[in-house]
Amino acid sequence: MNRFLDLAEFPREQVKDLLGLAARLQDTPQPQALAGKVLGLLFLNPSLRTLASFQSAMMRLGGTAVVITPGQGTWQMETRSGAIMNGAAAEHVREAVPVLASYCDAIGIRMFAEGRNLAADLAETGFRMMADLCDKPLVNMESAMAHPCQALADWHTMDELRVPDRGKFVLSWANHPRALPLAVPSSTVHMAAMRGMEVVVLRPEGFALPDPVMEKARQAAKASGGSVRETDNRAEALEGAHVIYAKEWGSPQHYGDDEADKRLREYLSDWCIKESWFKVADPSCHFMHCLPVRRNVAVADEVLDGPRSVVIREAFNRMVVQMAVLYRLLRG
Ligand SMILES: CC(=O)N[C@@H](CCCN)C(=O)O
Ligand SMILES: NC(=O)OP(=O)(O)O
Repeated sequence: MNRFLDLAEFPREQVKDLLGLAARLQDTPQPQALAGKVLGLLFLNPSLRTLASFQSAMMRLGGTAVVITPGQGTWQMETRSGAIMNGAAAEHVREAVPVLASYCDAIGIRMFAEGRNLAADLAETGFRMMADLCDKPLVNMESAMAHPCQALADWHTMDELRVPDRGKFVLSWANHPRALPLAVPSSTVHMAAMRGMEVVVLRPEGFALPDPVMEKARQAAKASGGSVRETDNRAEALEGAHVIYAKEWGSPQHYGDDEADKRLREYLSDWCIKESWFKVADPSCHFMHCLPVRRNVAVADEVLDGPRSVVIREAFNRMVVQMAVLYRLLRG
Protein backbone atom coordinates (compact mmCIF):
# COMPACT_ATOMS: atom_id res chain seq x y z
CA MET A 1 0.00 0.00 0.00
CA ASN A 2 1.54 3.35 -0.96
CA ARG A 3 -1.52 5.59 -1.21
CA PHE A 4 -4.58 5.92 0.98
CA LEU A 5 -6.91 8.07 -1.07
CA ASP A 6 -10.33 6.37 -1.02
CA LEU A 7 -11.68 3.17 0.60
CA ALA A 8 -13.07 2.25 -2.82
CA GLU A 9 -9.50 1.56 -4.01
CA PHE A 10 -9.16 -1.36 -1.62
CA PRO A 11 -10.89 -4.72 -1.53
CA ARG A 12 -13.04 -5.30 1.56
CA GLU A 13 -10.51 -7.82 2.90
CA GLN A 14 -7.72 -5.22 2.84
CA VAL A 15 -9.89 -2.75 4.75
CA LYS A 16 -10.61 -5.48 7.30
CA ASP A 17 -6.87 -6.14 7.55
CA LEU A 18 -6.26 -2.44 8.26
CA LEU A 19 -8.96 -2.49 10.95
CA GLY A 20 -7.35 -5.59 12.49
CA LEU A 21 -3.96 -3.86 12.54
CA ALA A 22 -5.56 -0.77 14.12
CA ALA A 23 -7.04 -2.91 16.90
CA ARG A 24 -3.66 -4.61 17.51
CA LEU A 25 -1.80 -1.28 17.64
CA GLN A 26 -4.44 -0.03 20.08
CA ASP A 27 -3.93 -3.04 22.36
CA THR A 28 -0.15 -3.36 22.00
CA PRO A 29 1.58 -0.02 21.47
CA GLN A 30 4.65 -0.03 19.21
CA PRO A 31 6.45 3.15 20.21
CA GLN A 32 9.43 2.56 17.90
CA ALA A 33 7.68 1.22 14.78
CA LEU A 34 8.17 4.45 12.79
CA ALA A 35 11.28 5.78 14.55
CA GLY A 36 13.15 8.20 12.31
CA LYS A 37 10.23 8.62 9.89
CA VAL A 38 8.84 12.06 9.03
CA LEU A 39 5.25 12.76 7.96
CA GLY A 40 4.44 16.03 6.18
CA LEU A 41 0.90 17.39 6.63
CA LEU A 42 -0.36 20.07 4.26
CA PHE A 43 -3.61 21.72 5.33
CA LEU A 44 -5.24 23.95 2.72
CA ASN A 45 -8.34 24.01 5.00
CA PRO A 46 -8.79 24.15 8.78
CA SER A 47 -8.88 21.11 11.06
CA LEU A 48 -8.85 20.00 14.67
CA ARG A 49 -9.18 16.20 14.59
CA THR A 50 -7.20 15.44 11.45
CA LEU A 51 -4.34 17.71 12.49
CA ALA A 52 -4.07 16.51 16.09
CA SER A 53 -4.81 12.82 15.38
CA PHE A 54 -2.17 12.52 12.63
CA GLN A 55 0.44 14.26 14.76
CA SER A 56 -0.31 12.08 17.78
CA ALA A 57 -0.57 8.87 15.71
CA MET A 58 2.87 9.56 14.24
CA MET A 59 4.39 10.38 17.65
CA ARG A 60 2.90 7.27 19.28
CA LEU A 61 4.69 5.17 16.65
CA GLY A 62 8.00 6.94 17.26
CA GLY A 63 7.94 9.22 14.21
CA THR A 64 7.46 12.92 13.83
CA ALA A 65 5.19 15.23 11.83
CA VAL A 66 5.77 18.55 10.05
CA VAL A 67 2.63 20.66 9.67
CA ILE A 68 2.23 23.27 6.93
CA THR A 69 -0.72 25.64 7.07
CA PRO A 70 -0.44 28.11 4.16
CA GLY A 71 -1.02 31.68 5.18
CA GLN A 72 -0.37 30.96 8.86
CA GLY A 73 3.38 31.16 9.30
CA THR A 74 3.89 29.71 5.80
CA TRP A 75 3.54 31.45 2.42
CA GLN A 76 0.06 31.63 1.00
CA MET A 77 -0.25 29.08 -1.79
CA GLU A 78 -1.67 29.22 -5.29
CA THR A 79 -3.33 26.02 -6.52
CA ARG A 80 -4.68 27.09 -9.94
CA SER A 81 -2.80 26.02 -13.06
CA GLY A 82 -1.65 28.91 -15.20
CA ALA A 83 -2.35 31.54 -12.54
CA ILE A 84 -0.64 34.91 -12.89
CA MET A 85 0.67 35.16 -9.36
CA ASN A 86 0.40 38.88 -8.68
CA GLY A 87 -2.01 38.45 -5.73
CA ALA A 88 -1.56 37.30 -2.12
CA ALA A 89 -0.07 33.86 -2.86
CA ALA A 90 3.76 33.88 -2.93
CA GLU A 91 4.26 30.22 -3.78
CA HIS A 92 2.59 27.66 -6.06
CA VAL A 93 1.80 24.12 -4.91
CA ARG A 94 3.82 22.94 -7.94
CA GLU A 95 6.95 23.85 -5.98
CA ALA A 96 5.59 23.59 -2.43
CA VAL A 97 4.40 19.96 -2.61
CA PRO A 98 7.58 18.43 -4.09
CA VAL A 99 9.72 20.48 -1.68
CA LEU A 100 7.73 19.25 1.33
CA ALA A 101 7.78 15.69 -0.03
CA SER A 102 11.57 15.83 -0.36
CA TYR A 103 11.89 16.28 3.43
CA CYS A 104 9.38 13.59 4.33
CA ASP A 105 8.72 9.84 4.09
CA ALA A 106 4.96 10.31 3.59
CA ILE A 107 2.59 13.21 2.96
CA GLY A 108 -0.99 13.99 3.99
CA ILE A 109 -2.98 16.59 2.06
CA ARG A 110 -6.27 18.27 2.92
CA MET A 111 -7.90 20.13 0.04
CA PHE A 112 -11.68 20.58 0.16
CA ALA A 113 -13.97 20.93 -2.84
CA GLU A 114 -13.82 24.21 -4.69
CA GLY A 115 -17.61 24.22 -4.49
CA ARG A 116 -18.27 25.86 -7.85
CA ASN A 117 -18.40 23.14 -10.48
CA LEU A 118 -19.94 19.82 -9.38
CA ALA A 119 -18.48 17.82 -12.29
CA ALA A 120 -14.96 19.08 -11.54
CA ASP A 121 -15.32 18.30 -7.85
CA LEU A 122 -16.77 14.85 -8.58
CA ALA A 123 -13.71 14.21 -10.77
CA GLU A 124 -11.38 15.29 -7.90
CA THR A 125 -9.47 17.56 -10.29
CA GLY A 126 -7.83 19.55 -7.47
CA PHE A 127 -6.69 16.62 -5.36
CA ARG A 128 -5.47 14.64 -8.39
CA MET A 129 -3.28 17.56 -9.41
CA MET A 130 -1.80 17.66 -5.89
CA ALA A 131 -1.31 13.88 -5.83
CA ASP A 132 0.58 14.02 -9.14
CA LEU A 133 3.05 16.47 -7.55
CA CYS A 134 3.91 14.08 -4.73
CA ASP A 135 6.31 11.15 -5.21
CA LYS A 136 5.98 9.84 -1.64
CA PRO A 137 3.28 7.70 0.02
CA LEU A 138 0.19 9.90 0.21
CA VAL A 139 -2.85 10.12 2.51
CA ASN A 140 -6.07 11.92 1.64
CA MET A 141 -6.93 14.02 4.71
CA GLU A 142 -10.24 15.08 3.03
CA SER A 143 -10.58 15.97 -0.61
CA ALA A 144 -13.58 17.18 -2.64
CA MET A 145 -15.41 13.86 -2.52
CA ALA A 146 -13.66 11.60 -0.01
CA HIS A 147 -12.60 11.47 3.63
CA PRO A 148 -11.27 7.90 3.86
CA CYS A 149 -9.66 8.32 7.32
CA GLN A 150 -13.04 9.37 8.73
CA ALA A 151 -14.75 6.45 6.97
CA LEU A 152 -12.22 3.97 8.36
CA ALA A 153 -12.56 5.40 11.90
CA ASP A 154 -16.34 5.19 11.67
CA TRP A 155 -16.18 1.55 10.50
CA HIS A 156 -13.84 0.76 13.44
CA THR A 157 -16.21 2.55 15.83
CA MET A 158 -19.17 0.46 14.66
CA ASP A 159 -17.13 -2.74 15.03
CA GLU A 160 -16.16 -1.74 18.59
CA LEU A 161 -19.81 -1.06 19.42
CA ARG A 162 -20.83 -4.37 17.85
CA VAL A 163 -23.22 -2.71 15.42
CA PRO A 164 -24.44 -5.64 13.29
CA ASP A 165 -22.69 -5.93 9.89
CA ARG A 166 -26.15 -6.14 8.34
CA GLY A 167 -27.57 -3.41 10.60
CA LYS A 168 -29.61 -0.43 9.42
CA PHE A 169 -27.46 2.67 8.84
CA VAL A 170 -29.27 5.98 8.35
CA LEU A 171 -27.24 8.87 6.96
CA SER A 172 -29.40 11.89 7.73
CA TRP A 173 -28.99 15.33 6.24
CA ALA A 174 -28.80 18.01 8.93
CA ASN A 175 -29.21 21.75 8.80
CA HIS A 176 -26.28 24.20 8.65
CA PRO A 177 -26.04 27.94 7.92
CA ARG A 178 -24.11 27.30 4.70
CA ALA A 179 -23.57 24.68 2.02
CA LEU A 180 -20.96 22.18 3.23
CA PRO A 181 -18.95 19.78 1.03
CA LEU A 182 -20.03 16.32 -0.13
CA ALA A 183 -16.84 14.52 0.97
CA VAL A 184 -18.09 13.11 4.27
CA PRO A 185 -21.58 12.05 3.14
CA SER A 186 -20.09 10.44 0.02
CA SER A 187 -17.44 8.51 1.94
CA THR A 188 -19.87 7.58 4.71
CA VAL A 189 -22.56 6.14 2.46
CA HIS A 190 -19.91 4.16 0.57
CA MET A 191 -18.27 2.88 3.78
CA ALA A 192 -21.56 1.67 5.29
CA ALA A 193 -22.45 -0.03 1.99
CA MET A 194 -19.02 -1.67 1.84
CA ARG A 195 -19.52 -2.91 5.41
CA GLY A 196 -22.66 -4.71 4.17
CA MET A 197 -25.28 -2.58 5.91
CA GLU A 198 -28.83 -1.59 4.95
CA VAL A 199 -28.04 2.03 4.09
CA VAL A 200 -30.75 4.69 3.93
CA VAL A 201 -29.93 8.28 2.95
CA LEU A 202 -32.56 10.50 4.58
CA ARG A 203 -32.64 13.99 3.11
CA PRO A 204 -35.12 16.73 2.21
CA GLU A 205 -36.06 17.45 -1.37
CA GLY A 206 -33.26 19.22 -3.25
CA PHE A 207 -30.49 17.49 -1.28
CA ALA A 208 -30.30 14.11 -3.04
CA LEU A 209 -26.66 13.03 -3.31
CA PRO A 210 -25.29 13.13 -6.89
CA ASP A 211 -25.93 10.01 -9.00
CA PRO A 212 -22.24 8.98 -9.23
CA VAL A 213 -22.03 9.02 -5.41
CA MET A 214 -25.09 6.80 -5.02
CA GLU A 215 -23.97 4.54 -7.85
CA LYS A 216 -20.55 4.01 -6.26
CA ALA A 217 -22.22 3.09 -2.96
CA ARG A 218 -24.61 0.72 -4.77
CA GLN A 219 -21.67 -1.06 -6.39
CA ALA A 220 -20.08 -1.51 -2.94
CA ALA A 221 -23.38 -2.83 -1.56
CA LYS A 222 -23.64 -5.29 -4.44
CA ALA A 223 -20.24 -6.73 -3.57
CA SER A 224 -20.86 -6.87 0.20
CA GLY A 225 -24.49 -8.01 0.25
CA GLY A 226 -25.75 -4.68 1.62
CA SER A 227 -28.22 -2.22 0.10
CA VAL A 228 -28.49 1.53 -0.51
CA ARG A 229 -31.56 3.71 -0.99
CA GLU A 230 -32.68 7.28 -0.35
CA THR A 231 -35.87 8.84 0.97
CA ASP A 232 -37.37 11.98 2.48
CA ASN A 233 -39.72 9.96 4.69
CA ARG A 234 -38.26 10.42 8.17
CA ALA A 235 -40.45 7.97 10.10
CA GLU A 236 -39.88 5.16 7.61
CA ALA A 237 -36.14 5.80 7.41
CA LEU A 238 -35.56 5.89 11.17
CA GLU A 239 -37.63 2.80 11.97
CA GLY A 240 -35.35 0.11 13.40
CA ALA A 241 -32.14 2.11 12.76
CA HIS A 242 -28.97 0.83 14.46
CA VAL A 243 -27.05 4.01 13.63
CA ILE A 244 -28.22 7.52 12.87
CA TYR A 245 -25.28 9.37 11.30
CA ALA A 246 -25.90 13.09 10.83
CA LYS A 247 -24.14 15.20 8.21
CA GLU A 248 -24.72 18.64 6.74
CA TRP A 249 -24.20 19.15 2.98
CA GLY A 250 -25.07 21.65 0.28
CA SER A 251 -27.71 21.11 -2.38
CA PRO A 252 -26.11 19.36 -5.37
CA GLN A 253 -28.93 20.87 -7.49
CA HIS A 254 -27.72 24.39 -6.65
CA TYR A 255 -24.01 23.61 -6.47
CA GLY A 256 -22.00 26.83 -6.25
CA ASP A 257 -25.14 28.99 -5.95
CA ASP A 258 -25.13 29.97 -2.27
CA GLU A 259 -28.25 32.12 -2.50
CA ALA A 260 -30.40 29.39 -4.06
CA ASP A 261 -29.07 26.87 -1.53
CA LYS A 262 -29.91 29.23 1.32
CA ARG A 263 -33.47 29.76 0.06
CA LEU A 264 -33.97 25.99 -0.01
CA ARG A 265 -33.02 25.60 3.65
CA GLU A 266 -35.16 28.48 4.95
CA TYR A 267 -37.86 25.95 5.76
CA LEU A 268 -35.60 23.16 6.97
CA SER A 269 -34.78 24.23 10.51
CA ASP A 270 -36.53 21.11 11.84
CA TRP A 271 -33.67 19.06 10.33
CA CYS A 272 -31.87 19.43 13.66
CA ILE A 273 -31.52 15.90 15.09
CA LYS A 274 -33.42 15.57 18.37
CA GLU A 275 -33.97 12.78 20.88
CA SER A 276 -37.49 12.27 19.49
CA TRP A 277 -35.91 11.01 16.22
CA PHE A 278 -34.79 7.88 18.09
CA LYS A 279 -38.30 6.83 19.23
CA VAL A 280 -38.82 4.38 16.38
CA ALA A 281 -35.13 3.40 16.06
CA ASP A 282 -33.68 0.17 17.45
CA PRO A 283 -33.27 0.52 21.26
CA SER A 284 -29.48 0.10 20.82
CA CYS A 285 -29.31 2.91 18.23
CA HIS A 286 -26.11 5.01 18.30
CA PHE A 287 -25.71 8.58 17.14
CA MET A 288 -22.67 9.43 14.97
CA HIS A 289 -21.20 12.62 13.49
CA CYS A 290 -17.70 13.33 12.16
CA LEU A 291 -17.44 16.74 13.93
CA PRO A 292 -17.20 19.70 14.02
CA VAL A 293 -20.92 20.12 14.69
CA ARG A 294 -23.09 23.18 15.25
CA ARG A 295 -25.11 22.54 18.39
CA ASN A 296 -28.83 23.20 18.15
CA VAL A 297 -28.64 23.89 14.42
CA ALA A 298 -27.56 20.46 13.10
CA VAL A 299 -27.88 18.41 16.30
CA ALA A 300 -29.62 19.21 19.60
CA ASP A 301 -27.69 19.34 22.89
CA GLU A 302 -29.86 16.50 24.24
CA VAL A 303 -28.49 14.14 21.54
CA LEU A 304 -24.83 15.23 21.69
CA ASP A 305 -24.83 15.10 25.50
CA GLY A 306 -26.98 11.97 25.70
CA PRO A 307 -25.98 8.30 26.01
CA ARG A 308 -26.48 7.48 22.30
CA SER A 309 -23.76 9.82 21.11
CA VAL A 310 -20.41 8.23 20.18
CA VAL A 311 -18.92 11.33 18.54
CA ILE A 312 -15.93 11.55 20.93
CA ARG A 313 -15.12 7.88 20.38
CA GLU A 314 -15.28 8.39 16.59
CA ALA A 315 -12.82 11.27 16.89
CA PHE A 316 -10.49 9.19 19.13
CA ASN A 317 -10.63 6.35 16.61
CA ARG A 318 -9.25 8.67 13.93
CA MET A 319 -5.91 8.40 15.74
CA VAL A 320 -6.27 4.62 16.12
CA VAL A 321 -6.96 3.82 12.46
CA GLN A 322 -4.45 6.37 11.17
CA MET A 323 -1.73 4.56 13.13
CA ALA A 324 -2.57 1.51 11.01
CA VAL A 325 -2.60 3.53 7.77
CA LEU A 326 0.79 5.11 8.57
CA TYR A 327 2.24 1.74 9.59
CA ARG A 328 1.20 0.15 6.28
CA LEU A 329 2.38 3.14 4.21
CA LEU A 330 5.77 3.35 5.90
CA ARG A 331 6.53 -0.26 6.86
CA GLY A 332 4.36 -2.30 4.52
C1 LIG B 1 -17.81 22.83 9.05
C2 LIG B 1 -17.08 22.23 7.88
O1 LIG B 1 -16.53 22.92 7.06
N1 LIG B 1 -17.05 20.92 7.78
C3 LIG B 1 -16.28 20.20 6.79
C4 LIG B 1 -15.30 19.31 7.49
C5 LIG B 1 -15.89 18.09 8.12
C6 LIG B 1 -14.91 17.18 8.76
N2 LIG B 1 -13.61 17.30 8.33
C7 LIG B 1 -17.18 19.36 5.90
O2 LIG B 1 -18.38 19.35 6.12
O3 LIG B 1 -16.67 18.70 4.97
N1 LIG C 1 -13.78 15.05 11.30
C1 LIG C 1 -12.75 15.81 10.89
O1 LIG C 1 -12.09 15.55 9.88
O2 LIG C 1 -12.49 16.87 11.69
P1 LIG C 1 -11.50 18.07 11.35
O3 LIG C 1 -12.08 18.78 10.17
O4 LIG C 1 -11.47 18.90 12.59
O5 LIG C 1 -10.16 17.49 11.02
